[in-house]
Amino acid sequence: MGPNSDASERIARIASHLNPMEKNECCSLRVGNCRSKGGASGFKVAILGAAGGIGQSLSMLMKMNPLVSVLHLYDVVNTPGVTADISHMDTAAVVRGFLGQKQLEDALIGMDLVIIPAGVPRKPGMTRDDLFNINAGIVKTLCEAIAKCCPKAIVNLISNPVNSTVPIAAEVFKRAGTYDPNRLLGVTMLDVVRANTFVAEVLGLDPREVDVPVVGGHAGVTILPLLSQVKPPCSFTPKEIVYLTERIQNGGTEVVEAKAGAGSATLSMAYAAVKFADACLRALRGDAGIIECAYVDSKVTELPFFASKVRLGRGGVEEFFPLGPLNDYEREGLEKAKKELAVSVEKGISFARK
Ligand SMILES: NC(=O)c1ccc[n+]([C@@H]2O[C@H](COP(=O)([O-])OP(=O)(O)OC[C@H]3O[C@@H](n4cnc5c(N)ncnc54)[C@H](O)[C@@H]3O)[C@@H](O)[C@H]2O)c1
Ligand SMILES: O=C(O)C[C@H](O)C(=O)O
Repeated sequence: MGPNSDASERIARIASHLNPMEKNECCSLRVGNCRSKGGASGFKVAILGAAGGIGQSLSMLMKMNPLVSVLHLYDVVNTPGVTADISHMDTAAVVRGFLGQKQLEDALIGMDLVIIPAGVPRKPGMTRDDLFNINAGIVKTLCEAIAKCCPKAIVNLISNPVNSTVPIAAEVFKRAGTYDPNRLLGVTMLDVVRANTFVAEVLGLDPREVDVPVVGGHAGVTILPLLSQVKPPCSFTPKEIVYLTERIQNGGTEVVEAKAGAGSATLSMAYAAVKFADACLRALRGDAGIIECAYVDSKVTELPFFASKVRLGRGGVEEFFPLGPLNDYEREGLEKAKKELAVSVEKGISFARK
């Protein structure tokens, strides 16, 4: 074979993958089979729900992450277009698209990290728990496939209601015999991102300098910002504490109402999800001292799942930090949060055990 036939083979191979829908392949876009662009030493990441409001921005931002070598985009609709679009970005990660249930397992085999933003979002007037009936089943199905195809992957679960979907995922993994509590993380990073932003506004600081621990869960009163532990150390008036706590707890609803029926937070969520996923990948790489808040299987309180600061490492969660000293306002908030969380956790567990 001369150089010309090598070149035409290469061109034919690439061209044959440009429009798989026309060729009735409608599925596994083989764009990823073209030459690796240099990210061979990174991690393999799958996004389930990649064509959605969060999924698209998240996919784009993960394609920009130098720690990612392979990016699998899975959804039940529209992945061919999203994949073709994102695959033109001149960053190292190789992108492959997967469409529909039949391709779910192919999307998951060999993944190091699976991020799940699949499911329906809220409309005005709904609570996150109102999404349970649809999203519980979606999360269950996706986690069954994860247990089968990449049981050692770190899972970042975004789909609401997170307070219940994480317990569902845990039950699915337990039933499959693959449960590693340290590798299942409910993403509450958006609460921290919001808290940092709103606190920085009040203090007149750059939000990047602010660190607010947010514990509990991811819905209403279960979102508990610990304003007494803000870094840099600072103090608030009682009025500021009530304003900030309520704004952080209602941040999601603020966006849902502003979008007026067109969904919930997608852009800030994609930002938060990437911030969290990047922390998980740096921890997987072996970087030290990575501490984030996440909703996890936990012994920090008497509840089986709770969001708090955790240290991430190669095995996922490697250390749980205690809540630290709370003031009266926070102690009262914690009791309210635990009461509601207990119900949401139980709801998830009993759904999965049915
Ligand atoms: N954890 C958080 O902080 C947080 C923040 C924002 C939104 N959310 C939640 O994330 C979820 C997604 O929000 P969105 O705005 O991206 O919604 P969206 O409707 O824009 O996108 C959801 C995507 O999931 C896909 N999907 C549905 N069923 C699927 C299945 N079985 N397998 C794979 N994909 C499937 C849809 O096709 C769609 O593309 C919602 O449940 C929302 O409440 C969580
Ligand atoms: O509020 C929602 O329904 C979406 C998400 O949980 C959020 O906090 O923005």
